[in-house]
Amino acid sequence: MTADPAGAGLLAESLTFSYRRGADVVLDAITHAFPSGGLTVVTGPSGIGKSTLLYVLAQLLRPVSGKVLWNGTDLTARSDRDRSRWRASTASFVFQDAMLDLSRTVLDNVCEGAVYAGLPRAEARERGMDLLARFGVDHRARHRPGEISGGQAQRVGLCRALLTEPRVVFGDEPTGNLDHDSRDLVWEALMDHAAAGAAVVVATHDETLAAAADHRLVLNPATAAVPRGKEDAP
Ligand SMILES: Nc1ncnc2c1ncn2[C@@H]1O[C@H](COP(=O)(O)OP(=O)(O)OP(=O)(O)O)[C@@H](O)[C@H]1O
Repeated sequence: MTADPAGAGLLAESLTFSYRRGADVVLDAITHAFPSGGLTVVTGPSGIGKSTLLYVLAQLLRPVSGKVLWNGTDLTARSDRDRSRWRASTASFVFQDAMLDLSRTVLDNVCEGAVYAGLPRAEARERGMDLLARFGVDHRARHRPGEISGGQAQRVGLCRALLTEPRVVFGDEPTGNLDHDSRDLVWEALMDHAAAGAAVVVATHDETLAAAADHRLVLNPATAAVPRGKEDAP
C-alpha cells in the first residue's frame, strides 16, 4: 500500500444522523478525524451509535447533515453510485460475525468480492492463499464455512477484508466472539494494517484493546461525542 499524503484520512464534520425523520438523533454533530496510518477505536455504551457512526463513515448511510471527507474530498456530496464506488475501491468491513457465504469455499469467500470488483481471479486466489496462510487457516481453504470454527471464520473474514489492501478498514466488534489467541491475532492484523498506512476504525467494548489503539473517540450520552486519547482534539 502506498502512503496517503500527510493529514490524510477520514474526517467527520458535524455529522448528525437519525434513522427516520422525527426519530431520536443517534449522532449529534460529531466532528472527529480518523487519520490514515492509525487505528481509532470508537467506544461508548451499548446503543450509543458506534455501529451507526461506522456505517455513516462508510457511506452506507447518509447523514441528515454534516459531511464525511476522505483526504479532503466530501464523500457525502457525491451520488449513491459514486459513494458505492468509493467504498468498493477504498474500504472494507470486518464484523463480529464473519458473515461468510455458507455455499462457497473459504477461499472463494475471501476472493469473490475482490474478483467482482475487478481483481483478476488468479491474482485474487494467490493473495487469498497467502493471507489464509498468514492467519493459519490455509489448510481450510477448500472447506465450507460450516466446517470451520468461529475463530477460524473470523480470520477468514479478516482475510477477505484485507485482500485488496484497502486504505480504510471498519471493524464492528471484530473481536467480539473470539478466544484470546484469535482476538489478539485479529487485533494485531488491524494494527499492522493501520501501521502500513490505512485508516482503521474499530467499534469495540474491549477496554484492553481500546487502550492499545492509536486514537480513541468516546461516544457518550451527555455530549454525543467526547474526544479522548492520544491526539484526539476535536
Ligand atoms: N436500522 C435501525 N433503525 C432504527 N434504529 C436503529 C437501527 N439500527 C440501530 N438503531 C438504533 O440506533 C441507536 C444506535 O445503535 P447502534 O447499533 O449504532 O449502537 P452501538 O453503540 O453500536 O450499540 P452496541 O454497542 O450495542 O452494538 C440505538 O438506539 C439503536 O436502537
